[in-house]
Amino acid sequence: MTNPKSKIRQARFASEAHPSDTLLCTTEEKTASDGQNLPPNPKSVAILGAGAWGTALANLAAANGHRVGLWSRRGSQPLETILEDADIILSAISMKGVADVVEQIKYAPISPETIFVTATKGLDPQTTCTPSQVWQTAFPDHAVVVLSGPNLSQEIELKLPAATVVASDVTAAAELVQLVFSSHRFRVYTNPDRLGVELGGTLKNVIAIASGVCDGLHLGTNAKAALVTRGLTEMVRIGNIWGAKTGTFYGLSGLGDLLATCNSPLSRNYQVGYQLASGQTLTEILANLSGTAEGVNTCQVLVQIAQQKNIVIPITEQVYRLLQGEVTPRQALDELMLRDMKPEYND
Ligand SMILES: NC(=O)C1=CN([C@@H]2O[C@H](COP(=O)(O)OP(=O)(O)OC[C@H]3O[C@@H](n4cnc5c(N)ncnc54)[C@H](OP(=O)(O)O)[C@@H]3O)[C@@H](O)[C@H]2O)C=CC1
Ligand SMILES: O=C(CO)COP(=O)(O)O
Repeated sequence: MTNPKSKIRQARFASEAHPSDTLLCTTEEKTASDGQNLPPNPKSVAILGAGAWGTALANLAAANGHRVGLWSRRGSQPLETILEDADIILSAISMKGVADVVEQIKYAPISPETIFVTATKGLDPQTTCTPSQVWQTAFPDHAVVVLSGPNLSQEIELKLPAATVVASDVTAAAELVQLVFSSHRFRVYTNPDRLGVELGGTLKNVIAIASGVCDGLHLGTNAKAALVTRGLTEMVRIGNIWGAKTGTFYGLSGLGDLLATCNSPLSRNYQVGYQLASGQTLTEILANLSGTAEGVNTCQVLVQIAQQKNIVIPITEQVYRLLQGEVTPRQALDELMLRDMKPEYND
């Protein structure tokens, strides 16, 4: 039975065009299959980056009845058109493009009320800044929210249930973003530790590469459990130096995302590790990878930071050496297993 009150107008992305060419495109009267009523105050959401994650997030907001514009540098919609009157500007640009895009919109007329949301999981190789730091530096007077969690986009596109975190020191901004994306199939939590949430999603990518190696070498469940647990210890260690809260790493954006990406062949980072273990070179793997594996660059940045700050991150270091072709997967494993004996916790 169709309840007229439960109808929403949903933006539908036409399959024949580039996804970003469908800004506020064909709308259709549709039963609220997601259980959401048309929001009393629909928001205008500009999503930058029409890759896997940007498209999935655009679909989530559109399914909740919000006005969604999806921008890609390859689409025909000018950036300024997408940004016009946006209540929320969400970036799902891969790390290598964030600085470029920020530069393009730095001087655009954007309302002081507009909230920036970043969903990128990477680190800037030049400055070692997180994406939210890059956005906040360019837009110091705006609220910046991080969206991060165990969110494999392909599962979300299949409408499987998932949860995520939106983090900001501006509580009202995080709550608004929570409202825009929440549905019965996408549960959104708020968190005040923006940096911790962002680093959880970013640092786990390196451990996901290591997990792919572990599975590719068929090392078993005990080894995988040890790797992921010690990986989390490394993430906490790096996060603490940065100023993130320890507890955040035990939440959805840390442990949660580790569990997802370290166990799923859908994860591009995991795929990189798995294929390295089966003897392919990094160049071959990246040439055939669909989408972005941020862990490759993040690993380089982390090794640089670890050297500067004298942080011990053995798993990350071995992943780095493996990516550089300095060790084989088996040698990396031996290096980790034969490290000096020590107590489990010494920091
Ligand atoms: N896919 C997933 O499951 C999830 C991904 N993420 C994170 O989201 C980010 C994007 O991932 P994903 O969507 O999968 O990656 P994709 O490779 O599918 O998409 C990356 C997007 O960034 C755009 N981009 C890259 N460089 C530039 C640039 N210089 N100027 C403008 N646009 C640029 C790409 O544009 P173009 O197509 O024109 O190259 C594309 O739209 C990553 O940081 C990832 O870690 C987070 C959670 C889940
Ligand atoms: O971050 C992700 C899921 O939360 C996506 O992981 P990959 O980038 O490894 O595919």
